[in-house]
Amino acid sequence: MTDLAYRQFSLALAEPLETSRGPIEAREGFLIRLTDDDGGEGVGEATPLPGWTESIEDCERAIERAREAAREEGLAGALEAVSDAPAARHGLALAALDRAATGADTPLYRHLGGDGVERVPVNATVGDGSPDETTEDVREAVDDGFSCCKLKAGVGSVERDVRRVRRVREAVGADLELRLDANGAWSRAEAEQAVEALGDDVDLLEQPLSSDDLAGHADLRGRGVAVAIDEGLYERGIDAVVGADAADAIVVKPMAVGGVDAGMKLAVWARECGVVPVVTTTIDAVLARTAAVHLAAAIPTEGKRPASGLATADLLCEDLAADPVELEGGEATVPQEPGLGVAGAWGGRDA
Ligand SMILES: O=C(O)CCC(=O)c1ccccc1C(=O)O
Ligand SMILES: [Mg+2]
Repeated sequence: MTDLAYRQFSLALAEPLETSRGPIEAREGFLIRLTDDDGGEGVGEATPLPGWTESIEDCERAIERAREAAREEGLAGALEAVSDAPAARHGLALAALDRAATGADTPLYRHLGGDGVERVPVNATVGDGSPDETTEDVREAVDDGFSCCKLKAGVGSVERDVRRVRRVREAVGADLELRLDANGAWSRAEAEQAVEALGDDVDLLEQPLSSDDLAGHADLRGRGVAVAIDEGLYERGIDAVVGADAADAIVVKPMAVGGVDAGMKLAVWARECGVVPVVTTTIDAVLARTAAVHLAAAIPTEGKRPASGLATADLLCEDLAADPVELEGGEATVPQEPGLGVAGAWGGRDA
């Protein structure tokens, strides 16, 4: 028999993260624990973010269904019961993977197929603030050792985003890798204006246009700025994105694709199609963040890994357990203990 237990949590952000789809102010989700008859145990996290995943209510209903199914049919039935709820599936699959990797005495990234990776490069995440605020945040990130920053964009006019980027370049120079994430806010004309003005200053543009307009994304490619698809991956699917030639890179959010196992499959498929997978969190608690670090470490690469959006711990002002991942010199350390490598989340805090 497989026993599934879960518990709700809510974590505030230190300050709201401003995006063109509105501010992200808090993250609510569920801790999930799977226990076997023989005492094997694994923990996972389901932290839905409407717009990328199901709602918190649908997530809880899916976890309830999984709990029933686990009792009757074991893990396979439980996974089936959450197949239409990506955050719930993420939490359940992570608990199962943590349990399996711990049982096999191997770290999660090795269990996923990785081999001997100790660090992965990461980007700093900077909200869409004024040019002054943006420059301040980037300067702080550079002082902390980051060599890649992703600026949220598209809250104001394109002119304002151009001013933000110019100010950042003046402050920190040409070496920093800079990405802009408009979360689909721009029209084709605005995106073209941005690419023309910023072609030399921005390395990667994430989801400039709505997911409906994959052809528009294809059109923006090859003008000196790489184009990444984020929301489009969940709203349209990998085959549509690849088929439209819409992306140099795809953003793989394990919480939005239904788990690190699903993320691994997508990443491998993207690479076979010549598209670079970039792993990011959805501003998650420590279990899902650490799982995303394991995924980034497990994805096969030739040459340099792209920076991943995993440096989001500091955006939260509280967490579920101590963070096993250290950020240093723009890299995240990959836990090498068996399983996920997060201790004390279930028995910690508000147990
Ligand atoms: O990629 C990063 O740097 C952090 C993750 C991030 O930006 C994000 C976090 C929550 C929801 C959406 C997004 C996004 O990439 O659009
Ligand atoms: Mg994005």
